[in-house]
Amino acid sequence: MGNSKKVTVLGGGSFGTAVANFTASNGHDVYQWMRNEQQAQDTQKYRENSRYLPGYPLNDALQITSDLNLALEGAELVFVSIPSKSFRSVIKLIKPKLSPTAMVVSTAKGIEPGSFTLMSQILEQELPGQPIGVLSGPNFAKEIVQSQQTGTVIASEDDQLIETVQDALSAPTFRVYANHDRYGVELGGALKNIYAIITGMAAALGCGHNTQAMLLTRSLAEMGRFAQELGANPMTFLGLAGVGDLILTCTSDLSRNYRVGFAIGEGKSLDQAIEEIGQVAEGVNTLKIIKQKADELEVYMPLVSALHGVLFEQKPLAEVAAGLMQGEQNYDVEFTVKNHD
Ligand SMILES: NC(=O)C1=CN([C@@H]2O[C@H](COP(=O)(O)OP(=O)(O)OC[C@H]3O[C@@H](n4cnc5c(N)ncnc54)[C@H](O)[C@@H]3O)[C@@H](O)[C@H]2O)C=CC1
Ligand SMILES: O=C(CO)COP(=O)(O)O
Repeated sequence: MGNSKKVTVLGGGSFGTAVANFTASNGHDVYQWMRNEQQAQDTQKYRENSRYLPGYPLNDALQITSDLNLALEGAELVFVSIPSKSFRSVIKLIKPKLSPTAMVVSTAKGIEPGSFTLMSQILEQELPGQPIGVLSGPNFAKEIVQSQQTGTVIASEDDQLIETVQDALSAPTFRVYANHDRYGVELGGALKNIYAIITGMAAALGCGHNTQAMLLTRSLAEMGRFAQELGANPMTFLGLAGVGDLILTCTSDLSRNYRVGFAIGEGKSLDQAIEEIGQVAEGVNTLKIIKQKADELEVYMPLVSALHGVLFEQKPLAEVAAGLMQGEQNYDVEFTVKNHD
Protein backbone atom coordinates (compact mmCIF):
# COMPACT_ATOMS: atom_id res chain seq x y z
CA MET A 1 0.00 0.00 0.00
CA GLY A 2 1.09 3.56 -0.70
CA ASN A 3 0.53 6.47 1.69
CA SER A 4 -2.24 6.25 4.25
CA LYS A 5 -5.37 8.30 3.50
CA LYS A 6 -8.43 9.38 5.40
CA VAL A 7 -11.25 7.29 3.94
CA THR A 8 -14.92 7.61 4.87
CA VAL A 9 -17.56 4.97 4.27
CA LEU A 10 -21.19 6.12 4.44
CA GLY A 11 -23.67 3.41 5.44
CA GLY A 12 -23.95 1.00 8.32
CA GLY A 13 -25.14 -2.01 6.34
CA SER A 14 -23.31 -5.13 5.27
CA PHE A 15 -21.46 -3.70 2.29
CA GLY A 16 -20.45 -0.45 4.00
CA THR A 17 -19.07 -2.51 6.87
CA ALA A 18 -17.15 -4.83 4.56
CA VAL A 19 -15.58 -1.96 2.59
CA ALA A 20 -14.76 0.04 5.72
CA ASN A 21 -13.23 -2.94 7.49
CA PHE A 22 -11.23 -3.97 4.47
CA THR A 23 -9.86 -0.47 3.85
CA ALA A 24 -8.89 -0.15 7.54
CA SER A 25 -7.08 -3.50 7.31
CA ASN A 26 -5.14 -2.01 4.43
CA GLY A 27 -3.70 0.61 6.81
CA HIS A 28 -5.88 3.62 5.99
CA ASP A 29 -7.47 5.99 8.49
CA VAL A 30 -11.08 4.87 8.06
CA TYR A 31 -14.32 6.26 9.47
CA GLN A 32 -17.58 4.42 8.91
CA TRP A 33 -20.67 6.60 9.32
CA MET A 34 -24.01 5.13 10.27
CA ARG A 35 -27.09 7.23 11.03
CA ASN A 36 -28.25 5.25 14.05
CA GLU A 37 -26.34 6.53 17.07
CA GLN A 38 -26.94 3.45 19.21
CA GLN A 39 -25.88 1.11 16.43
CA ALA A 40 -22.73 3.19 15.86
CA GLN A 41 -21.84 3.16 19.56
CA ASP A 42 -22.44 -0.58 19.88
CA THR A 43 -20.47 -1.39 16.73
CA GLN A 44 -17.60 0.81 17.88
CA LYS A 45 -17.61 -0.74 21.35
CA TYR A 46 -18.17 -4.42 20.56
CA ARG A 47 -16.16 -4.37 17.30
CA GLU A 48 -18.90 -6.20 15.43
CA ASN A 49 -21.85 -5.08 13.27
CA SER A 50 -24.30 -7.42 14.94
CA ARG A 51 -27.30 -6.25 12.88
CA TYR A 52 -25.88 -6.57 9.35
CA LEU A 53 -22.69 -8.63 9.52
CA PRO A 54 -22.81 -10.69 12.70
CA GLY A 55 -19.92 -12.94 13.64
CA TYR A 56 -17.12 -10.96 11.97
CA PRO A 57 -14.72 -9.04 14.24
CA LEU A 58 -13.82 -5.61 12.92
CA ASN A 59 -10.30 -4.24 12.54
CA ASP A 60 -9.17 -2.39 15.69
CA ALA A 61 -8.28 0.71 13.69
CA LEU A 62 -11.74 1.20 12.15
CA GLN A 63 -13.65 4.12 13.69
CA ILE A 64 -17.44 3.86 13.67
CA THR A 65 -19.45 7.00 14.28
CA SER A 66 -22.86 8.63 13.78
CA ASP A 67 -21.16 12.07 13.69
CA LEU A 68 -21.10 13.08 10.04
CA ASN A 69 -18.78 16.06 10.61
CA LEU A 70 -16.20 13.87 12.31
CA ALA A 71 -16.53 11.21 9.61
CA LEU A 72 -16.10 13.63 6.69
CA GLU A 73 -13.60 16.19 8.00
CA GLY A 74 -10.50 15.94 5.82
CA ALA A 75 -11.75 12.84 3.99
CA GLU A 76 -9.88 12.27 0.73
CA LEU A 77 -11.94 9.31 -0.47
CA VAL A 78 -15.61 8.67 0.32
CA PHE A 79 -17.48 5.42 -0.44
CA VAL A 80 -21.27 5.73 -0.48
CA SER A 81 -22.84 2.41 0.56
CA ILE A 82 -26.41 3.60 0.95
CA PRO A 83 -29.32 1.86 -0.83
CA SER A 84 -30.52 3.67 -3.96
CA LYS A 85 -33.83 4.74 -2.37
CA SER A 86 -32.02 7.00 0.13
CA PHE A 87 -28.88 7.74 -1.87
CA ARG A 88 -29.76 11.27 -3.00
CA SER A 89 -30.90 12.41 0.45
CA VAL A 90 -27.58 11.30 1.97
CA ILE A 91 -25.59 13.06 -0.78
CA LYS A 92 -27.52 16.28 -0.09
CA LEU A 93 -26.63 15.86 3.58
CA ILE A 94 -22.89 15.46 2.96
CA LYS A 95 -22.58 18.14 0.27
CA PRO A 96 -21.79 21.09 2.58
CA LYS A 97 -19.34 19.01 4.60
CA LEU A 98 -17.27 17.64 1.74
CA SER A 99 -13.86 18.91 0.64
CA PRO A 100 -14.10 19.93 -3.06
CA THR A 101 -11.26 17.57 -3.92
CA ALA A 102 -12.67 14.55 -2.08
CA MET A 103 -13.25 11.59 -4.42
CA VAL A 104 -16.75 10.15 -4.08
CA VAL A 105 -17.45 6.55 -5.10
CA SER A 106 -20.85 4.85 -5.18
CA THR A 107 -21.10 1.18 -4.27
CA ALA A 108 -24.90 1.02 -4.59
CA LYS A 109 -26.47 -1.21 -7.25
CA GLY A 110 -29.77 0.41 -8.04
CA ILE A 111 -31.64 3.11 -9.93
CA GLU A 112 -33.43 6.06 -8.37
CA PRO A 113 -37.18 5.51 -8.19
CA GLY A 114 -39.26 8.05 -10.10
CA SER A 115 -36.51 8.77 -12.62
CA PHE A 116 -33.99 6.82 -14.62
CA THR A 117 -31.00 8.12 -12.71
CA LEU A 118 -28.08 5.91 -11.76
CA MET A 119 -26.27 6.60 -8.50
CA SER A 120 -23.19 8.20 -10.04
CA GLN A 121 -25.49 10.46 -12.08
CA ILE A 122 -26.92 11.62 -8.75
CA LEU A 123 -23.34 12.35 -7.69
CA GLU A 124 -22.83 14.34 -10.89
CA GLN A 125 -26.03 16.32 -10.33
CA GLU A 126 -25.58 17.01 -6.64
CA LEU A 127 -21.79 17.39 -6.50
CA PRO A 128 -20.78 19.07 -9.79
CA GLY A 129 -17.03 19.13 -10.31
CA GLN A 130 -16.31 16.51 -7.63
CA PRO A 131 -14.25 13.50 -8.81
CA ILE A 132 -16.68 10.56 -8.91
CA GLY A 133 -16.67 6.83 -9.59
CA VAL A 134 -18.48 3.54 -9.18
CA LEU A 135 -17.29 0.39 -7.46
CA SER A 136 -19.08 -2.73 -8.69
CA GLY A 137 -18.41 -6.41 -9.20
CA PRO A 138 -19.11 -9.91 -7.87
CA ASN A 139 -18.60 -8.95 -4.24
CA PHE A 140 -20.63 -10.47 -1.44
CA ALA A 141 -19.91 -8.48 1.74
CA LYS A 142 -19.76 -11.70 3.73
CA GLU A 143 -17.05 -13.18 1.51
CA ILE A 144 -14.99 -9.97 1.58
CA VAL A 145 -14.84 -10.10 5.38
CA GLN A 146 -13.91 -13.78 5.13
CA SER A 147 -10.92 -12.75 2.95
CA GLN A 148 -12.10 -14.86 0.02
CA GLN A 149 -10.14 -14.06 -3.17
CA THR A 150 -12.19 -11.32 -4.81
CA GLY A 151 -12.14 -9.12 -7.90
CA THR A 152 -13.96 -5.84 -8.38
CA VAL A 153 -14.13 -2.93 -10.82
CA ILE A 154 -13.55 0.76 -10.26
CA ALA A 155 -15.20 2.71 -13.06
CA SER A 156 -14.54 6.38 -13.64
CA GLU A 157 -13.48 8.84 -16.32
CA ASP A 158 -10.90 10.10 -13.82
CA ASP A 159 -7.64 8.13 -13.90
CA GLN A 160 -6.41 9.68 -10.67
CA LEU A 161 -9.53 8.43 -8.89
CA ILE A 162 -9.05 4.96 -10.38
CA GLU A 163 -5.46 4.87 -9.13
CA THR A 164 -6.46 6.12 -5.67
CA VAL A 165 -9.15 3.45 -5.28
CA GLN A 166 -6.85 0.72 -6.58
CA ASP A 167 -4.25 1.80 -4.07
CA ALA A 168 -6.75 1.98 -1.19
CA LEU A 169 -8.36 -1.41 -1.78
CA SER A 170 -5.84 -3.69 -3.50
CA ALA A 171 -4.58 -6.49 -1.29
CA PRO A 172 -3.36 -10.09 -1.66
CA THR A 173 -7.01 -11.22 -1.55
CA PHE A 174 -8.51 -8.29 -3.46
CA ARG A 175 -7.97 -7.26 -7.08
CA VAL A 176 -9.33 -3.97 -8.39
CA TYR A 177 -9.73 -3.72 -12.17
CA ALA A 178 -10.16 -0.38 -13.97
CA ASN A 179 -12.90 0.60 -16.42
CA HIS A 180 -13.69 3.95 -18.04
CA ASP A 181 -17.30 2.99 -18.86
CA ARG A 182 -18.91 4.18 -15.63
CA TYR A 183 -22.45 4.00 -17.03
CA GLY A 184 -22.08 0.44 -18.36
CA VAL A 185 -20.48 -0.85 -15.16
CA GLU A 186 -23.19 0.73 -13.05
CA LEU A 187 -26.03 -0.44 -15.28
CA GLY A 188 -24.75 -4.04 -15.14
CA GLY A 189 -24.68 -3.99 -11.33
CA ALA A 190 -28.26 -2.73 -11.15
CA LEU A 191 -29.73 -5.02 -13.83
CA LYS A 192 -28.31 -8.31 -12.55
CA ASN A 193 -30.43 -8.06 -9.38
CA ILE A 194 -33.61 -8.59 -11.42
CA TYR A 195 -32.26 -11.81 -12.90
CA ALA A 196 -31.12 -13.03 -9.48
CA ILE A 197 -34.76 -12.88 -8.35
CA ILE A 198 -35.74 -14.95 -11.40
CA THR A 199 -33.05 -17.62 -10.90
CA GLY A 200 -33.89 -17.82 -7.19
CA MET A 201 -37.48 -18.43 -8.14
CA ALA A 202 -36.48 -21.05 -10.71
CA ALA A 203 -34.35 -22.85 -8.09
CA ALA A 204 -37.30 -23.01 -5.69
CA LEU A 205 -39.37 -24.56 -8.47
CA GLY A 206 -36.74 -27.30 -8.83
CA CYS A 207 -35.25 -26.20 -12.17
CA GLY A 208 -32.13 -28.05 -13.27
CA HIS A 209 -28.74 -26.89 -14.52
CA ASN A 210 -29.89 -26.68 -18.16
CA THR A 211 -32.57 -24.21 -17.12
CA GLN A 212 -30.17 -22.22 -14.96
CA ALA A 213 -27.65 -21.91 -17.81
CA MET A 214 -30.37 -20.86 -20.26
CA LEU A 215 -31.73 -18.26 -17.84
CA LEU A 216 -28.30 -16.80 -17.13
CA THR A 217 -27.38 -16.54 -20.79
CA ARG A 218 -30.73 -15.13 -21.90
CA SER A 219 -30.51 -12.65 -19.02
CA LEU A 220 -27.21 -11.43 -20.38
CA ALA A 221 -28.74 -11.13 -23.88
CA GLU A 222 -31.66 -9.13 -22.47
CA MET A 223 -29.32 -6.86 -20.48
CA GLY A 224 -27.23 -6.29 -23.63
CA ARG A 225 -30.29 -5.47 -25.72
CA PHE A 226 -31.48 -2.94 -23.15
CA ALA A 227 -28.04 -1.34 -22.81
CA GLN A 228 -27.71 -1.00 -26.57
CA GLU A 229 -31.09 0.71 -26.79
CA LEU A 230 -29.92 3.23 -24.18
CA GLY A 231 -26.80 3.90 -26.22
CA ALA A 232 -24.57 2.10 -23.69
CA ASN A 233 -21.86 -0.39 -24.64
CA PRO A 234 -23.13 -3.95 -24.06
CA MET A 235 -19.55 -5.25 -24.26
CA THR A 236 -18.96 -3.83 -20.77
CA PHE A 237 -21.30 -6.57 -19.54
CA LEU A 238 -18.63 -9.13 -20.43
CA GLY A 239 -16.55 -7.92 -17.48
CA LEU A 240 -16.63 -8.59 -13.74
CA ALA A 241 -19.35 -6.01 -13.09
CA GLY A 242 -21.58 -7.59 -15.75
CA VAL A 243 -21.35 -11.30 -16.35
CA GLY A 244 -19.19 -11.76 -13.23
CA ASP A 245 -21.80 -10.31 -10.92
CA LEU A 246 -24.64 -11.96 -12.86
CA ILE A 247 -23.09 -15.40 -12.29
CA LEU A 248 -22.42 -14.69 -8.63
CA THR A 249 -25.80 -13.27 -7.72
CA CYS A 250 -27.86 -15.67 -9.83
CA THR A 251 -26.28 -18.81 -8.43
CA SER A 252 -25.98 -18.19 -4.70
CA ASP A 253 -28.34 -17.91 -1.79
CA LEU A 254 -25.91 -15.42 -0.23
CA SER A 255 -27.69 -12.97 -2.56
CA ARG A 256 -30.66 -11.21 -1.00
CA ASN A 257 -32.26 -10.81 -4.44
CA TYR A 258 -31.91 -14.53 -5.13
CA ARG A 259 -33.43 -15.26 -1.72
CA VAL A 260 -36.41 -12.99 -2.45
CA GLY A 261 -37.01 -14.99 -5.63
CA PHE A 262 -36.57 -18.31 -3.84
CA ALA A 263 -39.11 -17.34 -1.17
CA ILE A 264 -41.65 -16.33 -3.82
CA GLY A 265 -41.01 -19.59 -5.67
CA GLU A 266 -41.87 -21.37 -2.43
CA GLY A 267 -45.22 -19.58 -2.39
CA LYS A 268 -44.51 -16.64 -0.10
CA SER A 269 -45.75 -13.14 -0.89
CA LEU A 270 -43.33 -10.40 -1.96
CA ASP A 271 -43.88 -8.54 1.32
CA GLN A 272 -43.19 -11.68 3.34
CA ALA A 273 -40.02 -12.39 1.34
CA ILE A 274 -38.67 -8.85 1.83
CA GLU A 275 -39.48 -8.82 5.52
CA GLU A 276 -37.77 -12.15 6.14
CA ILE A 277 -34.54 -10.94 4.56
CA GLY A 278 -34.46 -7.68 6.55
CA GLN A 279 -31.87 -6.11 4.26
CA VAL A 280 -32.10 -4.28 0.97
CA ALA A 281 -32.94 -6.28 -2.20
CA GLU A 282 -32.51 -3.61 -4.86
CA GLY A 283 -33.87 -5.79 -7.69
CA VAL A 284 -37.49 -5.32 -6.63
CA ASN A 285 -37.49 -1.56 -7.28
CA THR A 286 -35.11 -1.86 -10.21
CA LEU A 287 -37.59 -4.23 -11.86
CA LYS A 288 -40.38 -1.61 -11.79
CA ILE A 289 -38.08 1.06 -13.21
CA ILE A 290 -36.67 -1.17 -15.97
CA LYS A 291 -40.11 -2.47 -16.98
CA GLN A 292 -41.34 1.09 -17.40
CA LYS A 293 -38.27 2.09 -19.40
CA ALA A 294 -38.40 -1.04 -21.58
CA ASP A 295 -42.07 -0.35 -22.40
CA GLU A 296 -41.25 3.27 -23.19
CA LEU A 297 -38.35 2.33 -25.48
CA GLU A 298 -40.14 -0.76 -26.83
CA VAL A 299 -37.27 -3.08 -25.92
CA TYR A 300 -38.14 -6.78 -25.91
CA MET A 301 -37.42 -7.98 -22.36
CA PRO A 302 -39.43 -11.17 -21.81
CA LEU A 303 -37.74 -12.05 -18.50
CA VAL A 304 -38.36 -8.60 -17.04
CA SER A 305 -41.98 -8.69 -18.25
CA ALA A 306 -42.50 -12.16 -16.80
CA LEU A 307 -41.12 -11.25 -13.38
CA HIS A 308 -43.10 -8.01 -13.35
CA GLY A 309 -46.22 -10.04 -14.11
CA VAL A 310 -45.60 -12.30 -11.12
CA LEU A 311 -44.55 -9.64 -8.62
CA PHE A 312 -46.83 -6.76 -9.54
CA GLU A 313 -49.66 -8.01 -11.80
CA GLN A 314 -50.76 -11.05 -9.78
CA LYS A 315 -50.05 -13.43 -12.67
CA PRO A 316 -49.67 -17.09 -11.64
CA LEU A 317 -46.01 -18.15 -11.59
CA ALA A 318 -46.58 -21.50 -13.39
CA GLU A 319 -48.45 -19.78 -16.22
CA VAL A 320 -45.78 -17.11 -16.63
CA ALA A 321 -42.98 -19.71 -16.63
CA ALA A 322 -44.80 -21.77 -19.28
CA GLY A 323 -45.39 -18.61 -21.33
CA LEU A 324 -41.67 -17.87 -21.37
CA MET A 325 -41.00 -21.19 -23.14
CA GLN A 326 -43.38 -20.17 -25.93
CA GLY A 327 -41.75 -16.79 -26.60
CA GLU A 328 -39.95 -15.73 -29.75
CA GLN A 329 -36.92 -17.97 -30.57
CA ASN A 330 -34.68 -15.30 -31.95
CA TYR A 331 -30.93 -14.90 -32.46
CA ASP A 332 -28.57 -16.38 -29.90
CA VAL A 333 -26.16 -13.43 -29.69
CA GLU A 334 -28.29 -10.76 -31.27
CA PHE A 335 -26.42 -7.55 -30.51
CA THR A 336 -23.28 -9.02 -32.04
CA VAL A 337 -25.27 -10.20 -35.07
CA LYS A 338 -26.88 -6.77 -35.41
CA ASN A 339 -23.48 -5.09 -35.28
CA HIS A 340 -21.86 -7.38 -37.80
CA ASP A 341 -24.63 -8.10 -40.34
N1 LIG B 1 -24.21 -6.58 0.68
C1 LIG B 1 -23.52 -6.86 -0.42
O1 LIG B 1 -22.93 -7.95 -0.53
C2 LIG B 1 -23.40 -5.85 -1.50
C3 LIG B 1 -24.23 -4.73 -1.58
N2 LIG B 1 -24.06 -3.81 -2.57
C4 LIG B 1 -24.93 -2.65 -2.68
O2 LIG B 1 -24.63 -1.73 -1.64
C5 LIG B 1 -25.80 -0.95 -1.32
C6 LIG B 1 -25.99 -1.02 0.18
O3 LIG B 1 -26.26 -2.37 0.47
P1 LIG B 1 -26.03 -3.10 1.84
O4 LIG B 1 -24.99 -2.47 2.66
O5 LIG B 1 -25.84 -4.51 1.50
O6 LIG B 1 -27.47 -2.85 2.47
P2 LIG B 1 -28.02 -3.23 3.90
O7 LIG B 1 -29.46 -3.48 3.77
O8 LIG B 1 -27.13 -4.26 4.50
O9 LIG B 1 -27.80 -1.87 4.72
C7 LIG B 1 -28.28 -0.64 4.30
C8 LIG B 1 -27.73 0.42 5.25
O10 LIG B 1 -28.07 1.71 4.73
C9 LIG B 1 -28.57 2.48 5.82
N3 LIG B 1 -29.48 3.52 5.33
C10 LIG B 1 -30.62 3.38 4.65
N4 LIG B 1 -31.17 4.60 4.42
C11 LIG B 1 -30.34 5.51 4.99
C12 LIG B 1 -30.38 6.92 5.13
N5 LIG B 1 -31.36 7.65 4.62
N6 LIG B 1 -29.36 7.51 5.80
C13 LIG B 1 -28.37 6.80 6.33
N7 LIG B 1 -28.28 5.45 6.23
C14 LIG B 1 -29.26 4.82 5.57
C15 LIG B 1 -29.30 1.47 6.69
O11 LIG B 1 -29.48 2.00 7.99
C16 LIG B 1 -28.31 0.32 6.65
O12 LIG B 1 -27.30 0.51 7.59
C17 LIG B 1 -26.95 -1.57 -2.12
O13 LIG B 1 -27.22 -0.77 -3.23
C18 LIG B 1 -26.42 -2.92 -2.55
O14 LIG B 1 -26.95 -3.36 -3.77
C19 LIG B 1 -23.06 -3.93 -3.46
C20 LIG B 1 -22.21 -5.00 -3.44
C21 LIG B 1 -22.37 -6.08 -2.51
O1 LIG C 1 -24.36 -7.28 -5.40
C1 LIG C 1 -24.11 -8.22 -4.68
C2 LIG C 1 -22.93 -9.06 -4.86
O2 LIG C 1 -22.10 -8.60 -5.87
C3 LIG C 1 -25.03 -8.53 -3.56
O3 LIG C 1 -26.20 -9.04 -4.08
P1 LIG C 1 -27.55 -8.96 -3.24
O4 LIG C 1 -27.85 -7.50 -3.07
O5 LIG C 1 -28.56 -9.69 -4.06
O6 LIG C 1 -27.28 -9.61 -1.92
